[in-house]
Amino acid sequence: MPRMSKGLPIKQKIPGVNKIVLVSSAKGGVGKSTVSINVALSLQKLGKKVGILDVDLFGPSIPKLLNLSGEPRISENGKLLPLSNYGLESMSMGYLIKPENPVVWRGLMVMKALQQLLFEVQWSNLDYLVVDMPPGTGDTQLTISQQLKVNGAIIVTTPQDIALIDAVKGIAMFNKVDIPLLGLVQNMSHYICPNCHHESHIFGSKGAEREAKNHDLEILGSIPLNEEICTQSDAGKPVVVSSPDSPISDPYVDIARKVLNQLE
Ligand SMILES: Nc1ncnc2c1ncn2[C@@H]1O[C@H](COP(=O)(O)OP(=O)(O)OP(=O)(O)O)[C@@H](O)[C@H]1O
Repeated sequence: MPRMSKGLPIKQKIPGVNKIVLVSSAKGGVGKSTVSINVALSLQKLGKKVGILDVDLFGPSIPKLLNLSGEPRISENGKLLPLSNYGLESMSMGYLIKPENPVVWRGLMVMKALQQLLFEVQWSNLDYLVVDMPPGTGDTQLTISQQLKVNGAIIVTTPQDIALIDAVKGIAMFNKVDIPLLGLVQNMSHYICPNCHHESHIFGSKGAEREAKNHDLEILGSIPLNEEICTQSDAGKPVVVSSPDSPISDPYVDIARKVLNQLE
């Protein structure tokens, strides 16, 4: 546990990591993990050394998205060694527990596991660590926001009003703990018919733009609802790897470029 100053933990860096970017959503299932992995792979495509840390202790998604499993090896100095695929280093609670064993833990055990994931992983001098946050604004999010020196946070939302109301809660939390907001990503924002190429805004079109404007935030990108994004993710090969030159990867690379513009 880091030292306390005036009752608050001192914000720390993660050993072996230069910059930390959080990917967050206040509501579950909006596509946060899919955005995290594809943006991490895009940062890598743009020449950075990147890792991804999955701190969704109760529903880790990164092992499946990277088609990785098995326990991490332990280094000589007792640290967890990341598992890698597609050139990306990764660490997740999913490697430490068997998928068939649900996590039923007391609060203290959760906090201990979180400390291990945050500070006991031997990353190899990364330019960027993308942190896939759990949905919501609970204990894990608060601990991370208070203990880590975070360079910026991305909020993923869908255009439905209900997700937007939740997104506002996430914005408020990051403002409270002085984490710079890089912007909003609007996921499943529209659907392009594969036959006639007609673009429909199934869930409405103006919500995220309105919220972004109200909170003086940039919209980093709008990602369509697309079958390939879903099937490739399920197959453990995110689109930035499986279809690097297809227009379906472009929004993720654009988001990564905007992140670099803000943080470099
Ligand atoms: N743009 C998209 N088009 C189609 N399917 C998508 C898109 N983005 C995400 N999905 C699919 O939606 C489902 C949920 O995505 P994901 O797991 O990334 O969400 P999440 O917000 O991280 O969820 P959780 O809150 O459970 O962690 C997955 O099956 C994923 O493949």
